[in-house]
Parts: sequence; structure tokens; C-alpha cells
Amino acid sequence: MAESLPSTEVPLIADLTPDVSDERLAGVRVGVVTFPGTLDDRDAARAVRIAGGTPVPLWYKDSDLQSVDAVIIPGGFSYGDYLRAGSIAAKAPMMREVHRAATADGTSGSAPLPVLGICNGFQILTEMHLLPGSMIKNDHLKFVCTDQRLRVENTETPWTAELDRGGEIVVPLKNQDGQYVADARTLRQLEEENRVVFRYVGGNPNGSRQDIAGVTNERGNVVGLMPHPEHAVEPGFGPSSSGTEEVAMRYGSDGLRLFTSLLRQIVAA
Ligand SMILES: NC(=O)CC[C@H](N)C(=O)O
Repeated sequence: MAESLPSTEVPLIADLTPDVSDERLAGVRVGVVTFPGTLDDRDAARAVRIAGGTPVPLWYKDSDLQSVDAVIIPGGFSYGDYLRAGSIAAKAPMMREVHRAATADGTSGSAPLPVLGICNGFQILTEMHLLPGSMIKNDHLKFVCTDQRLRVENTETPWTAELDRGGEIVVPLKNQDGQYVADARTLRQLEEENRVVFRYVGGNPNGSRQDIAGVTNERGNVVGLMPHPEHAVEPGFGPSSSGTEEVAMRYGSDGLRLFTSLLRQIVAA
């Protein structure tokens, strides 16, 4: 494994790039952590750029968060999913820093860091106990790859503030260990505290308890979800099966709203 970070200087497709008129967004620095076996760091960085922010590559072995305003733990196969998906990456030096910043108590003047874990990133966050529950093999024991409908259940996190509560988005889902499980008490607590952020609709693709696709921590700054919003950030790249061109255009960029939400929440804070 080459010890290098991916370049974030990816070209954008000018015609498809949303008009980002608020120049303050570019001042928001969003870290994207890369581990051995990470796949989706480039797309996460690209999503931040398309939303108008500045992605900051973070290497798993380092311990300097580089004054980022938020962190994304991207998807992929960190350490080849050996032992349990996400369990080895959870012990990385960079993740110690992420844990410290995400649980900051505010007495030192620092608000808790917004963190988004996508797929393998969600698995890593549960392994670190930043989020409750665990991810086990899909109930049908096969890898799933599909355009997934999700209902937005919670718009009180920085990552979902601009989504419509009760509305639907469609983004890709692709994993083998996507079945969300937790004990009955934890599940009840998640429901009572409105901490289920996304729920599968149109069929449960992996056997997750209560159709849970994404959850948040008690303070709402840490969010994890199995589907991939960073793969749905450009209009026109939506699901081919979604019917009209207009629907495909909208679905193609549903994921972008998580990143624009985050950037605008930070600018407004
Ligand atoms: N897309 C991903 O991040 C894959 C996550 C994980 N390695 C799994 O297959 O469950």
C-alpha cells in the first residue's frame, strides 16, 4: 500500500457543478480520513468541493486534525474488512483525535466536531463506540449494490439540517456488512430520542433492525449511514431506472444536500 494521500485536485464537470454563490463556504475545511483499503475518499473530497467547501486529506497514521471544521470517515474496505469491518481502523492514531474532538465537552471552548461516517466509515464509528449498535453481514449473505430510497427522519444534525424531514432521497448502497443491529434497549432509546436519521424505504435491503440506515449520537454531531451520499452529488448521474429525466436529475444530486447542509451550518454558527 503506497503511503500517500489522494489528490483532491479532481476536475469538476463545469456544466454540472451547482452554482455555489456563498464564498464563505470555501473557508470551511472538511477532513477526509484515508486508511489502507479506503475506496471512497476521493469521492468524499469531491463531494465537499462540489458543495463549495475545502476538503483536507487526513492520513490515518497522523495525529494532527489540521484545524478542520468537520471530518468524513469514508467508505471502502479498511484493512480488507479483516477481523470485523472497521475494527482495525477504529484504533488508528487519527481516529483517537477524531474521538477526542467529537466528544469535546465545550469547557475548553471547542464545540464537538461534526463527523460523518459513510458505510465503512459508519462501521468504524460503531467500532469506536462513537455511535451505538453494530454492523453484521447482510441477512441474505450477499454483497448488495443498488439505488436505495431512504426516508429522512431527523433534520437536527448538521449533516441533515437542509433535508426535508419525512422526505425521501435516493443514493447508492453497496456493501456486505450492512445489517444494523443493536439490543432492544438501545433501539428503543434511539427511537425515543429521535436518533434514527435515515430509514430504508421500498424494502429492507439487508435485514437492519427497524429498517435503520443511519443513526446519530446523543449530541447529534456524529452521524453514520450505510448508503453513500458522496456518490450522488452531480445532477444527471442518478439511477437509470428512475423514470423521467427530471427525476434522474434530481436523484443524481440528492446526496449533495448532506454536504451543503454541513457547510452552511458551519458558516452560520
Ligand atoms: N462500500 C463500503 O464502504 C463497503 C463497506 C464494507 N467493507 C462492507 O462491505 O460492508
